[in-house]
Amino acid sequence: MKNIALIGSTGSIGTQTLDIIRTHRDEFNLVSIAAGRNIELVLKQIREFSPNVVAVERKQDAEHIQQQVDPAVKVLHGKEGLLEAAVADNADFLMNALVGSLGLEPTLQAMEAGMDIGIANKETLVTAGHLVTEKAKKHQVQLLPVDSEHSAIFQSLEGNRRQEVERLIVTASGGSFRDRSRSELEGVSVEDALKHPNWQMGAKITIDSATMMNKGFEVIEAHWLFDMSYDDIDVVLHKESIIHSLVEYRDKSVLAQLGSPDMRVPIQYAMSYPNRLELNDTERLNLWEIGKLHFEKPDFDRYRCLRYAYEAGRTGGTLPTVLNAANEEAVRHFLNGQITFLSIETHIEEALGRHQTIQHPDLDTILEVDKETREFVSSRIG
Ligand SMILES: NC(=O)C1=CN([C@@H]2O[C@H](COP(=O)(O)OP(=O)(O)OC[C@H]3O[C@@H](n4cnc5c(N)ncnc54)[C@H](OP(=O)(O)O)[C@@H]3O)[C@@H](O)[C@H]2O)C=CC1
Ligand SMILES: CC(=O)[C@@H](O)[C@H](O)COP(=O)(O)O
Ligand SMILES: [Mn+2]
Repeated sequence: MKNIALIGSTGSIGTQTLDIIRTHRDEFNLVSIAAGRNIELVLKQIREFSPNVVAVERKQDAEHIQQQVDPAVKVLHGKEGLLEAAVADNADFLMNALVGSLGLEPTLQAMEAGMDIGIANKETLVTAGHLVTEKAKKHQVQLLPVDSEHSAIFQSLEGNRRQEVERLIVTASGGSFRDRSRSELEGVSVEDALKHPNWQMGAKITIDSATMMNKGFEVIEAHWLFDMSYDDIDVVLHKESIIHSLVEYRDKSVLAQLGSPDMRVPIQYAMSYPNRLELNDTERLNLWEIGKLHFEKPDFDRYRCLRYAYEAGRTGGTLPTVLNAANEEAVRHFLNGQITFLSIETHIEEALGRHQTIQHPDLDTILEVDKETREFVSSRIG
C-alpha cells in the first residue's frame, strides 16, 4: 500500500489522481490533500477519502471546513499548511498537482522527508530545476514524470542505456490556435484560447499551450529530468497528440510511447511505477480510425515563447525563474481580461531583457527573483 499526499487535489491533475486512487483502493491510500479555494470540492473529497490532513489557501476556509468534518481531521491553511500537507503523517509519495512555482517548496520539503515525487507541476522544474534534481540525488528519491511527454520519454528510456541516447523529441499539439497565422492572433478571446483541441486541462496550462510556452517549459523540464543538453532536445508539431514523445538512440532507432490522449495513463504510471495497473475505461488506440498522423517543424517567430524558453534554459541560473514568473503573471492578467493574448509574449520578453542573470542561485535567490519579476510585470500592466 502506498500512502499518498496530494497537493492540488481540486484541479485537473488532482481530480484525475483521485480517480486512480478510487479505482485502486488496494494499492493507494490518501493521507493528505491541499487545495486553493474550491472548498465545496475539498469537503466532498474529505467525505469520500478521509485524509488525515487537509490544507487550503485561506484561514476562513480552513475554519469553515474544520466545523464541517470529523474533529480528527487536521485542517490547515496558508503556506505552512501546504508544506505540512505535503509531508503529512506517513505519506511516502507526493503527487504535486499544484499549478505554478508555488509547488517548489513543498517538493523540496517532501524530498528531504525521503518521499518519491510524482511531478506534474512543471513550473517547479522550470524555476529551480538544479535545486530539485540536486535534492533528489542527495536524498535518493525518485522524481517520476507525470507530464505526458516526459512520461513517454521515461517509458521509452526504460531498459536502455542512457549513454546511448542521442536526442529527445518532444511532441507539441500547437494548442488552441495551431491553425492560425501570427496576424490572426490579434484580439483573440480568452474563451477561444481556452479551447485546446486534444486535452481538457486547467486554464493556465491551456493558455501556455496556446502560446507554446508549455512546450518551452517541457524542453526545460526534459533537460532536468533526463540530464540532456538543450542541443539534443527537439520539438516537433504533431497535431493529433497520439505520439506523446520520442527518444532517438545512437544507432538512429527511435522509441516512442503512443496512446489516446488521457492524462490518467501517465498519472497512474508515476504512482504505480515500476508496475503497470489496469486502466479499463480509457480509449484504446485505434490506428485504423486515426488513419494519418501529421508532423511539422515549429517556427520560432510564430511561437516566440518557445524561443525564449530555449534561450532562458541555455543561459540557466535565474533566467528560467524570470521566464516562469513573468509568464505566470502575464497569463493571470490575460485570463482576467487585462491584457491581449500577444502581449503575454511582450511582457515576458521585457522581463527577460532587463534581468541580470545570477548563476547557481540558492532557494532564497530564486524566491526573491520570482517575487521581483511578478512585481515588475504587474507594474507594467498597471
Ligand atoms: N491538466 C493537465 O492535463 C496537465 C497539467 N500539467 C501540469 O500540472 C500542474 C497542474 O495543472 P492543472 O491540474 O491543469 O491545474 P488546475 O488549475 O486545474 O489545478 C491547480 C490546483 O492547484 C491548486 N492551487 C492553486 N493555488 C493554490 C494555493 N495558493 N494553495 C493551494 N493550492 C492551490 C488549485 O486549487 P483550487 O482550484 O481549489 O483553487 C488546484 O487544485 C501544472 O503545473 C500543469 O502545467 C501537466 C500536464 C498535463
Ligand atoms: C497533456 C499534457 O501533457 C500537456 O502538457 C499537453 O502536452 C499540452 O499539449 P501541447 O502543449 O502539446 O498543446
Ligand atoms: Mn505536456
